[in-house]
Amino acid sequence: MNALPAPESLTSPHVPETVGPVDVIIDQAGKTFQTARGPVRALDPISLKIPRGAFVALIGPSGCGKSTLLRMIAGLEQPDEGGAVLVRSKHPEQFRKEGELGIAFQDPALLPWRSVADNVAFPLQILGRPVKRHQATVQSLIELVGLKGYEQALPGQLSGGMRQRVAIARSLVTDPSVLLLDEPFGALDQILRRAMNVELQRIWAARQTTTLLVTHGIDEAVFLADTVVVMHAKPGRIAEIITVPFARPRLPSLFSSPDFHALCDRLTESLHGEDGSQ
Ligand SMILES: Nc1ncnc2c1ncn2[C@@H]1O[C@H](COP(=O)(O)OP(=O)(O)OP(=O)(O)O)[C@@H](O)[C@H]1O
Repeated sequence: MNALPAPESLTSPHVPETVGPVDVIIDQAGKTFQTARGPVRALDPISLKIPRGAFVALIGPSGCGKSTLLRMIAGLEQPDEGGAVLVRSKHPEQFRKEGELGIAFQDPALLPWRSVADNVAFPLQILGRPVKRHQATVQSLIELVGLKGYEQALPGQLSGGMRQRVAIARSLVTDPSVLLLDEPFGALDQILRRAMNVELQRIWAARQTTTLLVTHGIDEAVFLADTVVVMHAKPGRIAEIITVPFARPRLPSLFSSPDFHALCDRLTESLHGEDGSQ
């Protein structure tokens, strides 16, 4: 693995200056997939810095490259030549393999034959860490996501929302410093989704984990994030970065406030683009 410069020392004309520690640096990272039907340009080269402890939401139309970007930060895809991604000074793949990265995607992908507790503990096993020594952590995460009493249940005995919560507990079990969430609540109904938004804010506030959330929910993005990155498609690119001004902790009543709706309207406009073509 190549030696890489520390994020703070990586100076690129493309990456905006920020104050304080930085967890993720994306420097001119683009992605073109080579397919049997020819190249597919998923992402134009994009640059972004994510400060430590930030909550950033990525929104954009289907196919604008949100998941591709998240997968590059996870080290599951490599940027094209000329682009770079660094997570806490490290190559993303190295960072993930050290258990520093928590990942929860839309499909909870639980192992059906393992109990809730064993699914939550699974990343520890992958990393070769002694599960017994982390039993208290597993239990406290199960409680954190509201599944106390379901420790020995199998995934098939849980609702969709409960399975999502198991996936979130699992993403936190290694005590990651960076959390990547790709539409983790996409399959949930509105009521459960909002309850999970409040829950996620609580978890984030308690742990101060730098979090990137991909979502199609404008209200979800505004409720949870400090910064919303709006993306456009064809090719995938950053259209605008919007700061969310609401104080924390944000209460569920925020969802019905006029200021909240005004910001959601503003984001909807940004998503659709000036010419309404998105
Ligand atoms: N492994 C791959 N091989 C070829 N093309 C891919 C691959 N992964 C993604 N793409 C293409 O890259 C583009 C961006 O896909 P991506 O999944 O990142 O979008 P997205 O914004 O997350 O979409 P959605 O909101 O629908 O999940 C799409 O055109 C997709 O077809």
